[in-house]
Amino acid sequence: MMLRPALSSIRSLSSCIGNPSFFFRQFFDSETSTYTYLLGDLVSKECILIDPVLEQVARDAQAVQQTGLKLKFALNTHVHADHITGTGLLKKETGCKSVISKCSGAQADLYLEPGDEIKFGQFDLVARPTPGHTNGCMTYVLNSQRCAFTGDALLVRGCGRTDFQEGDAATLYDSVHGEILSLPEDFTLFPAHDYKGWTSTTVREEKLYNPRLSKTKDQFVEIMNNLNLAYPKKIDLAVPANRVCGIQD
Ligand SMILES: N[C@@H](CCC(=O)N[C@@H](CSS)C(=O)NCC(=O)O)C(=O)O
Ligand SMILES: [Fe+2]
Repeated sequence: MMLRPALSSIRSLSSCIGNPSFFFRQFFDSETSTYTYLLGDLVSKECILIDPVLEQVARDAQAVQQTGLKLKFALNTHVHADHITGTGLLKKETGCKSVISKCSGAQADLYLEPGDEIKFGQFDLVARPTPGHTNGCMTYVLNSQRCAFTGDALLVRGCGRTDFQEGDAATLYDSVHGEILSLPEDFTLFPAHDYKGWTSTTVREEKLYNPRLSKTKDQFVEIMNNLNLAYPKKIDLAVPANRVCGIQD
């Protein structure tokens, strides 16, 4: 039987991440197996969303409102191929600003370059470029809470495919080893998707157990070139829409 987190499995790591001012929720969209993350500062009330899904904007906006937070930024880790981002609609509904890497070529209010910081209250995410799944993939590192949001560059016991958009397996291997698995081993890693029931992992676990990335670069390229995955169902709709930050009207 395929294990999937239920829609109701909204996770709070506030207690184990330590700082009582840090608000954290992980949401799951069961149709596309996409994780969206809400991160907030309970003192300043500023919050951000990472990888919102269009069909879940009402859920995300309600969570922001219920917690008394104010949405500052809606970020994407990359131009998604499997779903339309919620950033366009969230901008309209909440007045937040959309954010994506400059290198993605997509439209947004703010463009990130390597090393740029996204601040919400006392917290800041650092953007690390992790191309290979797409050219514009960014991993967002929250050093104070010892965690990172890896988009599709690194999935739990897997990684993003490299057979469309600007995919390149050798580039992805270098990105993940250079920018993610080089983080301290206890860092928690949160992916943009999961298809097997995982919710998060750690640098240490992926170095030990990732069946693709624990191999040599040549072995990794061979594995990635033979995945033979089905094309994402919504790709022809999603990629053009996400290049303009989702739905605008
Ligand atoms: N069946 C889904 C698409 C599944 C898929 O291709 N996922 C991507 C991430 S979304 S771009 C991926 O990289 N998967 C890696 C893997 O090993 O599964 C659909 O039709 O949308
Ligand atoms: Fe993707």
